Amino acid sequence: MEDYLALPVLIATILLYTLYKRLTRISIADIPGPERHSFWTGNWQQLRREEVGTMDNEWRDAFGGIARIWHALGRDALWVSDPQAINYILGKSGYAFEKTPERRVTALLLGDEGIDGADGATHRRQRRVMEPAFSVPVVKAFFPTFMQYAESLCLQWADLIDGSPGGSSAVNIADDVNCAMVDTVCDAAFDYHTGCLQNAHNQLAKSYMNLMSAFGSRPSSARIVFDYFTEYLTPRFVAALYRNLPIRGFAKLRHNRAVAYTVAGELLEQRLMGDLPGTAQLGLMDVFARATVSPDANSRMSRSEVTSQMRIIMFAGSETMTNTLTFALLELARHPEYQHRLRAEIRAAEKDVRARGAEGIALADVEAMPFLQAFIKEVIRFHPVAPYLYRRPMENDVLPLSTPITTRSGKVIREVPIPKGLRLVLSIPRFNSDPTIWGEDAHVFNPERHLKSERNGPTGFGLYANTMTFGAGVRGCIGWRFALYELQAFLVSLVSHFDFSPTEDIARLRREHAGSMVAMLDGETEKGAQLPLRVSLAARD
Ligand code: HEM
Repeated sequence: MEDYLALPVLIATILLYTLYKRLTRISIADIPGPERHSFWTGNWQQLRREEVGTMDNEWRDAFGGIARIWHALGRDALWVSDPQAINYILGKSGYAFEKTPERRVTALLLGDEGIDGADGATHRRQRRVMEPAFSVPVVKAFFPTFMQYAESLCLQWADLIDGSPGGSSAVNIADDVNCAMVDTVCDAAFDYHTGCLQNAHNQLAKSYMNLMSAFGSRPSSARIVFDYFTEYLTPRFVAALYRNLPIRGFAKLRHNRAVAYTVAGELLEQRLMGDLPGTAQLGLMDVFARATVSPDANSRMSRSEVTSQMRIIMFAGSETMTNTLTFALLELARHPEYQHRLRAEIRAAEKDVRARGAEGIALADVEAMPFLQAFIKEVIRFHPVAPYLYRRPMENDVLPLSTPITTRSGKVIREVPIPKGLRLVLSIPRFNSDPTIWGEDAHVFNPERHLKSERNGPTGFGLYANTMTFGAGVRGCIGWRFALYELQAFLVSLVSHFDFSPTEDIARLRREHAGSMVAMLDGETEKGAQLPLRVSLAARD
């Protein structure tokens, strides 16, 4: 071929190939969905700015369990709440659906080489190494530590109340709960004492306070548009760029990264200097230390992988727990009837503990409290603090639906073909309140539903209580049991000591989507998490 023809032929080939891909690409244009809100930010801004659940309810009522929505710059995406479809994506497809590039940026920002951002074989290896440290016996053994920090929080609030008129005090419980959760995860997982509750100004603890609200809340339109290009610029490049931006939220993230790696590195070195134990019931630091020196490539982790895991666990174990416990206390304040019932159950257990001469409430006691268990299940269902999970199929795929939908062209379909790379937004609040699973009162907070023996609909979804709050499948939450035991300990201690009631400000409470779901006050979202409750001493027998 003549040289001068080479360029036009190349361009024509690229154009033809692009046209071919476009024409043969599976289209979701026939799936009903909302109008595009703006060309620049699609429906993304709505989803991020409205209170969690608002758009989900609107779209579910208008379009059913799936809807075609718009990402930035005219790119389409699928919003999914249909139970079978979500179960297929998270629970049944192994690694066939990867995290979206934008979601991977968040994972890199919070944990570099850690498990949250790892994929495929790397994820499988990391998960295999870490899983033994989250097994039932290991996590059960943390219960006394959970109780100890719950009691520290109680002492803190008892001091506050002691000095206040009328025997009660309005407390922004979100801040203190955040401190307690950082303290607890650092001690239980890494034997590291931050002393946050005692106001020790520990740099590590301070760096985790309100971290997600600082950089994940209310992204600007420019950021949503910029996120669009992550796919082309690569998540690593975008994460590095964000990390260095002179913006308050990202500066906090940078500080957190520096402090967390310093502490994690020191803890790992200390652990490596001691004797490494055998294989019986290893704690997380033992597992990590052994992994760095393992001769077997399948069970080895580099030091930077290990310190990344430590950082992501400190984050995941404090951010999600802070928000979940905060919403649990909100529901107790809103429903005095549930609070009294829970306290009555706790008093009965305390009486039993005294009668048998035991030192305090043990795990077996809390496991035998039916209303406590039902209340926790309802909090987990009603307040999924990781409200949206973002995925995309690595190949063309077909989503099964529990409930058929009617397409724009009038066809009734039970399966939705989706193209490789399509962005999927999985709506956990809407999954958790699907009437086909939970009945017509799914939108009401009601722990009683978990005490009934009969079920409204299909069961067996997710890791816990038929919900998707902890995700499912190969990437489901590794810390879900840790979370539940910790919640049990804190709820029992706090409700035993205190009575919670709403303050006037609760009328302004919003469930804000800051990456995780955070309690904030309307008009004061720049202050981060807030839950002002009135706290007084609970009556004793
Ligand atoms: C109520 C509390 C919690 C909730 C609702 C929660 C929720 C979740 C969800 C939904 C995922 C999957 C994210 C995705 O697929 O995109 C996840 C992953 C993870 N969670 Fe949790 N979590 C909680 C507590 C914890 C705790 C206490 C820890 C550790 C101590 C923890 C550590 C992790 C880690 C390391 C991952 C990544 C797992 C992987 O990619 O294989 N979480 N969590």
